[in-house]
Amino acid sequence: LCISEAFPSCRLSVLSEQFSPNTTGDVAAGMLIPHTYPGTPIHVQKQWFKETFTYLFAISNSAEASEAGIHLVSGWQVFKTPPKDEVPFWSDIVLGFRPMSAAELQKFPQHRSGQAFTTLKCDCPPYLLWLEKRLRANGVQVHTRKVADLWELHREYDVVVNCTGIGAHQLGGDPELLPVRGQVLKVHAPWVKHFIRDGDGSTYVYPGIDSVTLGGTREKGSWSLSPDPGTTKDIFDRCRSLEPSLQRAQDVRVKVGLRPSRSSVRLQREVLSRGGAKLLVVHSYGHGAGGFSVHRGTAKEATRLVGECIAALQGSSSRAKL
Ligand SMILES: Cc1cc2nc3c(=O)[nH]c(=O)nc-3n(C[C@H](O)[C@H](O)[C@H](O)COP(=O)(O)OP(=O)(O)OC[C@H]3O[C@@H](n4cnc5c(N)ncnc54)[C@H](O)[C@@H]3O)c2cc1C
Ligand SMILES: O=C([O-])CC(=O)C(=O)O
Repeated sequence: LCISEAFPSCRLSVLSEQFSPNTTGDVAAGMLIPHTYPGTPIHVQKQWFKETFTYLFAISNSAEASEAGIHLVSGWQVFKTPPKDEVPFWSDIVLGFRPMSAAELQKFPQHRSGQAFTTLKCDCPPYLLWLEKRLRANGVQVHTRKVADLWELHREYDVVVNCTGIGAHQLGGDPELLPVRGQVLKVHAPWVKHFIRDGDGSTYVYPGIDSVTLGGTREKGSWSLSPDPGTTKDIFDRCRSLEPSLQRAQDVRVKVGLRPSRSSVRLQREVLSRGGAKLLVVHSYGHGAGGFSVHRGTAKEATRLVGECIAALQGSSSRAKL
């Protein structure tokens, strides 16, 4: 979408093996709470988060908010052991960040400290559908297609943006990219209005517009997309210990997704060449556990790299297919 906005005269197509509701993004809670990428400078991560927050805050404050599934949500991140970084790098981007009061902490007898703040949440299937609708409105072609090798696209396109999530493991042969399996439950509990996240990242309760996401698990290296019934019970028990009223939750649906994990998001240009022919590629994958939190910021960087590719093509003698 960002590319179609920046380069309206380019012919753009989205090729994807799966669309909503069958992507990793559809499993996610879609909370804007950044995860740290150890291989990326903090000021860059902060910029990505800030751009994303600003973009979604404007949507949440418009008539589009309910169709786009974007809303503000307030709550708490609680700690059994106080974190090293009491004031995280994103504290001045979310709204009203402050230490929890003693009265608030009474709700969490097993926790010693906490942070209260208001952030944004993307309700994932509606948000992905809203983005797709805007893509189509910008004249972008959308096709269901599995790409076996990026090179197969070289006759049809000048520039390929590889944003295939965990699919990039096979497509780009990137050994640094690993799945981190996550199982969550989506339940009906409309009385839950505040988010709760255990600061160690193990357990969370994230209320959305139509359902509450309960999590979670982080299983490094697991490729299994099958729900595990023992894990479902464990997640439910852990979430109930944070929010006892979940005992009455109904309509439990189990979802599993593979976080595309890497030490840093791969945002990089690459030129593939075979027998004198060339294909310009922009990689944008490896968003791990925090893809929603930084998606607009990393999309803007990918768009800048596409702009460099277009400039290179315009400077070369090859006949562009733009
Ligand atoms: C349980 C769980 C909870 C999460 N919660 C949050 C959260 O609260 N906040 C947050 O910020 N992030 C969260 N995330 C992380 C977030 O979901 C990911 O970072 C994000 O979905 C990555 O987006 P993506 O578009 O790169 O990959 P995906 O969502 O996996 O999309 C990749 C697309 O590429 C397509 N594709 C792949 N290979 C090919 C191929 N060879 N040919 C054609 N198409 C292909 C796929 O079909 C898919 O459509 C969570 C993830 C999980 C699993
Ligand atoms: O950790 C969280 O708060 C939710 C999340 O992003 C994940 O499970 O990947």
